[in-house]
Amino acid sequence: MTDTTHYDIALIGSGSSNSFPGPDLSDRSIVQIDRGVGPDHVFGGTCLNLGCIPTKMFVHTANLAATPAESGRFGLTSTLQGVDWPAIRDRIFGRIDPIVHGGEEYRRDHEDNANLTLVRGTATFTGAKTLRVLDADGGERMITADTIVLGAGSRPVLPPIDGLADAAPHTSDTIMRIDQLPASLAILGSGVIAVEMAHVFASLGVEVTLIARSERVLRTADADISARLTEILGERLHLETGFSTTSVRRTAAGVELRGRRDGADAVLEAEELLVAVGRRPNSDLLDVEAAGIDTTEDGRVVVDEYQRVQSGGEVLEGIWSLGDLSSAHQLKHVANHEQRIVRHNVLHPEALRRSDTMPIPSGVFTHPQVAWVGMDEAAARESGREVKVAVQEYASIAYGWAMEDTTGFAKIIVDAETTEILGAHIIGPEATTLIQLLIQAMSTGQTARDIATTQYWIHPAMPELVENALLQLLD
Ligand SMILES: Cc1cc2nc3c(=O)[nH]c(=O)nc-3n(C[C@H](O)[C@H](O)[C@H](O)COP(=O)(O)OP(=O)(O)OC[C@H]3O[C@@H](n4cnc5c(N)ncnc54)[C@H](O)[C@@H]3O)c2cc1C
Ligand SMILES: NC(=O)c1ccc[n+]([C@@H]2O[C@H](COP(=O)([O-])OP(=O)(O)OC[C@H]3O[C@@H](n4cnc5c(N)ncnc54)[C@H](O)[C@@H]3O)[C@@H](O)[C@H]2O)c1
Repeated sequence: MTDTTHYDIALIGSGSSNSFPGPDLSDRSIVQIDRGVGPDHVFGGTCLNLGCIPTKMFVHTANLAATPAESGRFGLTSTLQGVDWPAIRDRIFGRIDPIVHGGEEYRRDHEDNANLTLVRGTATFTGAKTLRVLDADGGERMITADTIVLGAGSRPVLPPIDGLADAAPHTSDTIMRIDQLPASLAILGSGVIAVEMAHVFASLGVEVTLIARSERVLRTADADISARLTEILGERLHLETGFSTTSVRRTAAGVELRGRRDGADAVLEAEELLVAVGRRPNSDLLDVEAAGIDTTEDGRVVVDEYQRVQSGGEVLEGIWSLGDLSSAHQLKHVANHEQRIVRHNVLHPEALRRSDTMPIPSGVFTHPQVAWVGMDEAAARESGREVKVAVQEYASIAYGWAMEDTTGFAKIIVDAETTEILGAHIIGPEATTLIQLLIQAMSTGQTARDIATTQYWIHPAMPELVENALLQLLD
């Protein structure tokens, strides 16, 4: 019979939940169970190894690579003379991998973690407070705990397309570590990962074909922003809209995708294929059903506003969840915030905090960048409130002239009477930074009236884009 060990706290995952242990929990026994992410099952979670951090390091490199092609309009002649893919890749992972190894060693060996046992393996529930852990060598142990914190994240999905799995496509788990750049890359999907990766690989000289089922890319964004990005990417890449893929196969030359477009059969070919059609929560790996944990149709663990896991619509005492496993927003800043909320609530059950008190922003690091917070225009109009909408082009602010920008804009939506900011959407240079002004205003309850004229806005800096949009709303 397998021995059972009891702990005060069982912590699942080493992504966002890795910030959970700390000095104020040093009197509790903690077991941290982690199966690892990606093909090598590495410690440290998605963001650090396979997500936000490496992608943005590639995006910055891609931005530099794309600059010479854009310099002609400034009267400059420059060309991109070479792309050393192994050097780019190794610089990025040469920074990340040692941090990952150091992080794992710290948890395993450092005296700060004397009360913590790190177990590398996959945990599955066998009851509400009981976990079976299988390690990579087939070893098994049973663990019980008074408190269980679930941070098991999500993983890429392969849609059920004939031949797709056998064609061994890349996902975001593998594409960043390839040995050499392919001459051409087809990207199935047109959401966040697809448009970011399309920018990276196109900038590095790969012929990119982006395959969208609908007529627009990044459809979670405001319709005007998504339409503008579709237009821009359409000029930069092979953009296949309205293409529904029916089968995929490996050929001597690479990969062939067959599908339907405008009611007719169509074929697309590329040397490599990246699939980016969404990520599913890892609730199945945890077998949360065995604990009676409620899940949504798409596999998310159901939590209440305090991040308490639900069973039959009621709180399942002592079980908490955070991040991609339970959030409708698969974003690192959301996972981090929820981790802080869970931590506080475990430490202070008498003074629970809610996790749902702030608007959730998104930033997409394609080219041009896209960012938004709050309602899009359609949702704001459907909400029944009387709204006012301002659109400000970068081309009409001084710094926009300096950048010769002709495509970017900000759209801000307010309540017509109070000027409460209901939503803000930006496409253009530094959109992910500029949106922060509006995130702050919305989160602290400042209206357009409160911020438009009650502070200096540095001239001629980029935030004048936001200032001028706000001023339109005061008329
Ligand atoms: C390519 C890409 C780019 C991204 N870029 C951004 C970005 O720019 N900005 C942003 O906000 N977000 C971005 N994200 C999303 C972000 O990475 C995730 O929202 C975030 O990492 C989720 O954190 P988490 O802690 O919930 O999950 P993870 O970090 O995935 O952690 C889950 C952990 O659980 C472990 N685990 C899973 N199942 C089990 C089990 N049964 N037993 C034991 N351990 C288990 C895993 O090994 C892992 O350690 C990106 C994602 C991807 C894929
Ligand atoms: N900058 C960021 O914050 C960032 C960057 C990357 C990833 N992420 C997170 O990771 C999550 C996953 O990213 P993602 O891009 O995989 O998902 P996504 O939800 O952003 O986009 C998935 C896309 O795939 C399409 N799709 C679904 N099934 C398809 C099929 N069978 N054929 C063709 N297209 C299909 C959808 O219509 C959608 O356009 C995102 O939701 C996001 O939260 C965030």
